Amino acid sequence: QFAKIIATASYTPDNVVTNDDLSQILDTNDEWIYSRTGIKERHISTGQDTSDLCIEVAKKLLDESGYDASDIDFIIVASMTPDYQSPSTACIVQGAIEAKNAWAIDVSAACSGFVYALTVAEKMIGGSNKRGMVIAGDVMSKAVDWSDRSTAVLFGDGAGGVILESSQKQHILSSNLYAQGKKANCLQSGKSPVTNPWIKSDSLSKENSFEKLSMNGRQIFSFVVGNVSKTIKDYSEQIDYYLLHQANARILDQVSKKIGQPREKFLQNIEKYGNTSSASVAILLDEAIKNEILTLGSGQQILLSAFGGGLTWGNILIKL
Ligand SMILES: O=C(O)C1CCN(c2ccc(-c3cc(CO)ccc3Cl)cn2)CC1
Repeated sequence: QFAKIIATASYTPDNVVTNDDLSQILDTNDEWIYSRTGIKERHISTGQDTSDLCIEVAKKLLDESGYDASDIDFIIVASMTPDYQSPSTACIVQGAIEAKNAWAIDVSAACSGFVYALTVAEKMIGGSNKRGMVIAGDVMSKAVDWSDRSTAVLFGDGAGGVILESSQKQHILSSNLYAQGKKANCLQSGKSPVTNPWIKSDSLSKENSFEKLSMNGRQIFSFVVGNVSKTIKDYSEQIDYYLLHQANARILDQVSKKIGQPREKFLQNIEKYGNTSSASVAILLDEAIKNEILTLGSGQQILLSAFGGGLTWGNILIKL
């Protein structure tokens, strides 16, 4: 049983924050941010949580596909900023759109979330699972430390997703997922403290604080250029477009050079959204479809490649 993408959608909060806006609240400036990351602006929630962004995407997917919520057999949400540890954000979405026949689960793979979730979803298609929603969403603005200029300027809020449907023809030609847990401390966010009556807590304030995002950018950067390039090089002769996680424009420069592929094959929208973590590849895919660079059913071959906290990374080769 194969699977194919039959609809794509994305959603970002209306509130746009430019680099100049950030220079009003942080010791930073447009020149530094743009030259080092390629980011010009990002969308920042004014109160919407991750489930709200994902619900907007889910509603768009139903509109675009013409399916009713009751036609959806499962919902997988990828996020590193879920509304709760429980219930899953996928369950909140399931309830909101009344997808009464869908089971629901969250996937936690940081910026690799959409690629991980799409791979899991493809394996679930078959039998009674004919149609699934795969939505990646992150409200990174609630995770970042807004006093840390080295990370606060990098991230944005957003969500994107697809409907995956069982198909007689093969469209997802290969997918590979990877992890390197030894480098778990390169990107951390949201540690929940262990507290109970049997633990004598010395500093109460530390105990209950929700750990804000911390990132060892240099380590991740070199990890990505090395490992990601190595794992996508083998596909190169058959790819029309590369859709890489939008973490940093310099990454696209370096990976394209390392694998000897034209830079213009590497789609980019980081200038508008910043790093939306799990959502970035999903938003990039939807925008490429909506502006007709990519067309469902065209036979175009694309490589989705995402990398980030975990450390995790993953690649999916898709024939549209
Ligand atoms: O040039 C500078 O000083 C700084 C150097 C550090 N930078 C970084 C470093 C790492 C990332 C990053 C993050 C993730 C997580 O989504 C995944 C993959 C990457 Cl490569 C993004 N930016 C910004 C410019």
